[in-house]
Amino acid sequence: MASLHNFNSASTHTNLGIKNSLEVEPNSIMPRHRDVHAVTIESGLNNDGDAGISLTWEDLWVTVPDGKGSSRPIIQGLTGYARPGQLLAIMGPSGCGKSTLLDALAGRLGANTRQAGDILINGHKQKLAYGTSAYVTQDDTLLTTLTVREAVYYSAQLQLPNSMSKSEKKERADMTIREMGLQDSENTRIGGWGAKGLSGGQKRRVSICIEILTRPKLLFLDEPTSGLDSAASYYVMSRIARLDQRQGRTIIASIHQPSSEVFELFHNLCLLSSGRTVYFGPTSAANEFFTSNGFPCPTLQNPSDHFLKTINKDFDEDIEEGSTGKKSTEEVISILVKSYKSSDGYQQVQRQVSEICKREGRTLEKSRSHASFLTQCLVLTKRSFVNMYRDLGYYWLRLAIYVALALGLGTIYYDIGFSYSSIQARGAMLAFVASFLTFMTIGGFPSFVEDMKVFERERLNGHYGPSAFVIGNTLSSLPYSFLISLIPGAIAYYLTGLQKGCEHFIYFAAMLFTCMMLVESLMMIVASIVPNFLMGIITGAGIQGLMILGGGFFRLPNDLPKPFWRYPLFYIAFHRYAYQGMFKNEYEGLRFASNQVGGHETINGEDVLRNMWEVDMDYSKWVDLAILLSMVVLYRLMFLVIIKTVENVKPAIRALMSAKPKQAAQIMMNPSDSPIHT
Ligand SMILES: Nc1ncnc2c1ncn2[C@@H]1O[C@H](COP(=O)(O)OP(=O)(O)OP(=O)(O)O)[C@@H](O)[C@H]1O
Repeated sequence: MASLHNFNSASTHTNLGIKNSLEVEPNSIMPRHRDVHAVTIESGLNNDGDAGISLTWEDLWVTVPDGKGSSRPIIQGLTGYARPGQLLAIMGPSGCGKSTLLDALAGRLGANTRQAGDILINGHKQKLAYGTSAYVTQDDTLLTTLTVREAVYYSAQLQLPNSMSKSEKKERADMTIREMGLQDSENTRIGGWGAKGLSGGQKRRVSICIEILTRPKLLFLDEPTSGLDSAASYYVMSRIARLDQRQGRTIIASIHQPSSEVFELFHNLCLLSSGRTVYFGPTSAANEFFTSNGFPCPTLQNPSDHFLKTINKDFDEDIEEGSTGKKSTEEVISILVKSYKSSDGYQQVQRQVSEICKREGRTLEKSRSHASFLTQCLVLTKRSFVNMYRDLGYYWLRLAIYVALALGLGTIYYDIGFSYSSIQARGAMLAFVASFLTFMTIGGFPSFVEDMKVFERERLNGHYGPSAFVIGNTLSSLPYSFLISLIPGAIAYYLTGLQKGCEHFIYFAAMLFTCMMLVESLMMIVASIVPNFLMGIITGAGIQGLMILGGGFFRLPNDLPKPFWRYPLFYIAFHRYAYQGMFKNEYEGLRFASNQVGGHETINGEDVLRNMWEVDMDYSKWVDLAILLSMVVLYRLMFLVIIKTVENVKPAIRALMSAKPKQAAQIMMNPSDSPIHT
């Protein structure tokens, strides 16, 4: 019955444009799918030239270090293909290597992994990361402050070409939102930490929406239906399946628990266990494969459930095999893996792979995104501005704390006057502003890290480049930094009674503003190097701590130890220029009472600067400000360079490391020796 059911589903695929004539040979462990290749070309979806992307992988291995000096294989010699107009399902128990296979195919393996074997796009070796394909990963990295509609709209404007009008882009976004069944929640904020918004399944659908907006030629989906109920899973998958049928897209999706309806949407199935292929071929023939090996799907059971139950050894239970008794799951897997390797189906897959490679076609274009750079900068600025406005932790909380600190400073140094003791007090007050108030800019780092995660996802999927991100982030942050330096700055400045005159206050606020921008730029660099926000905050705080110490206030410039502190730190630390600029702004032109008892002498502000604070008086305070502004530009350029270097160096390192692991051949001879099995 079960096999009949599946042969019927083969005919469903025929209706979709893929004739899949299958016949079971008496002695074959697998049904033979005759001339699938020829027929799919007939279907018109697979002109490897213009129509789409064929992806093949041959003898693909992925290993990771096992911490004992050798490596552990996660993917073991997989061979397979994905063709235009077809939906390939990767299935298997949790931890069997589905995500790793998708990552390998999409060129996104982690830094500690090694890859061996060929992955070809239309017969060409080609790097896939950065804009050549779309990948919906398992975790939904979204801007939590945006509504569904906003998230999809902004994404449409970023990705869709300028040749499309604004209304066409909106229409595409609306249509995609409806396709994913999100129309009722389109005005709900996505939500995240601290603010509940969408459910997990709805977030999943937003992630899919964003990636299918441009109808990419090659789409990877890692568990697109996780968090969805069975009806929603079916609708989501059928909409995705429609993409591949209509437009000859190549779609590869890992999936956990497809209902029988969802399962039938897939054309091919890659069933994995511990990184090995248990079955690769038409979904419609999988049941027959299990039956012919003595593991028939019980009547009324969903075939995909049966497959997964049969090969899941995490909760090892003996499995009933036909009439011959019980076998351990490990034995069952071994039988299936061997049976697949010696089957006609495996030969067919190999033939298909070499056919596709021989035919060759176009390579994948580097970037699918055609919105102009200017449009991207404008959209990113707007999106980032809205995000900063709605995220309390980005600037608003900081503004409140700054106001409190400014009131603190204003009351502690209230009406500072021009006495001898005010010389020291002024210096301390200004140093506090230039070091601690700017240091606190670090408070926005967690929010920036969230932005970075979204940027990384969008960058990998080719929505826009790092330059547009830096420009968008810089422009959107300007008004907030301006506000934060102006309001608390004014409170502290006027309560303390620092030097009168508009120019002096403007310089003070401009210095505070520039230092904040500088710390933000520094933290951008930290974020591009350090993997998580806790480590980032510690690193950023450490760097700033050193700069404050070496800035020439806590230890005067001439007293700084020469190695490291004076050369080079004193010249690199932005605090030096901040202290000196602020001091010049305040002391120049003022006179202070002398400490001589009964004397009427006064001390000149310039003398205080020269002799007390050891300030370099050879250049004006505006030069200090200009140096800091150039540092802001330099730091942001450094961030760009780091991002671009990492993008270029990573694939080179990966290629270097992609030598076939030594133990691969040995494990291939005897899979049970694989550490995965121990
Ligand atoms: N970079 C890595 N370093 C070390 N181990 C890794 C790495 N990537 C994957 N693994 C291991 O490889 C195995 C397969 O992981 P993978 O995420 O591919 O499984 P999966 O089939 O997608 O699982 P799930 O369905 O639960 O998401 C796991 O045991 C995982 O711990």
